[in-house]
Amino acid sequence: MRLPIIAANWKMHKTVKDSLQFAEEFIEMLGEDHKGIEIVICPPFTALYLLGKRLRGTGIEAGAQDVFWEEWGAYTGEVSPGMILETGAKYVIIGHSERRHILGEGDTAVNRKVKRALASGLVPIMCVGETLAEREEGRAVSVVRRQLEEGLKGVELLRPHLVIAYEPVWAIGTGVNASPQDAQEMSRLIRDELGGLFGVEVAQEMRILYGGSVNPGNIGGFVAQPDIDGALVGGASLEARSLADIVKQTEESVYGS
Ligand SMILES: O=C(CO)COP(=O)(O)O
Repeated sequence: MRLPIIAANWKMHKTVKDSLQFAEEFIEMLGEDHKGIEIVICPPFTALYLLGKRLRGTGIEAGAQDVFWEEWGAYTGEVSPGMILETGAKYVIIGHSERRHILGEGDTAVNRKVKRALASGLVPIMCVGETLAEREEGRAVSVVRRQLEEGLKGVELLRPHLVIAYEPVWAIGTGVNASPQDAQEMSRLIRDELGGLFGVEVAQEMRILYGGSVNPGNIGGFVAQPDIDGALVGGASLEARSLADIVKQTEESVYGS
């Protein structure tokens, strides 16, 4: 069975102080009993080191929101895989739609980042997803397929050390989530595609997350789907209570209450 993941993407929210305060509240609310769910918190880079340090030993992982594809050099503003690993972070989000659409990151950059992250021992959470226009033009499937094929070109994977997040752009931060059925349909297609790239056995073990207006009220419907193994949560991960409730609802939906 695939271990579900609830990953918090804080985007450009929370100072170091806010992040540490969140950690105190969240750890207390969660208690010891969350062994059946992997929890990952991805704060801004400035908070990654101290938050990662605070989370050590709690079973909660830290992750970065982006990474560069070189280890050292004249790349002003960029952060390398080794620098991220040094903070104790295990995961890195790559190719989030905000980076693709606001910062112009393309499939080639995503591919370089995924390869370098994997080679360094970070676990990429690679994001894919169509815009509203692409969906309305009936191109959702072909767009997601292209993002997977281009983003994973030349990637060799013998073990399932890669997570895919399906985040339809129209569902991000809008309060309009995809239906669990539609998200399942796309996740199934993603798993089939991964099977073609890495073999069915590896694809069966890979985690596929849904992202886009996830909250404590709708998470249960997503993780009940056979090919959805958790969520990448934006807005609803900013309050400790709300993230703890999402974890609890995931446990109940996956393991029964
Ligand atoms: O982009 C997202 C997570 O990466 C989703 O954001 P929201 O949960 O705020 O819609």
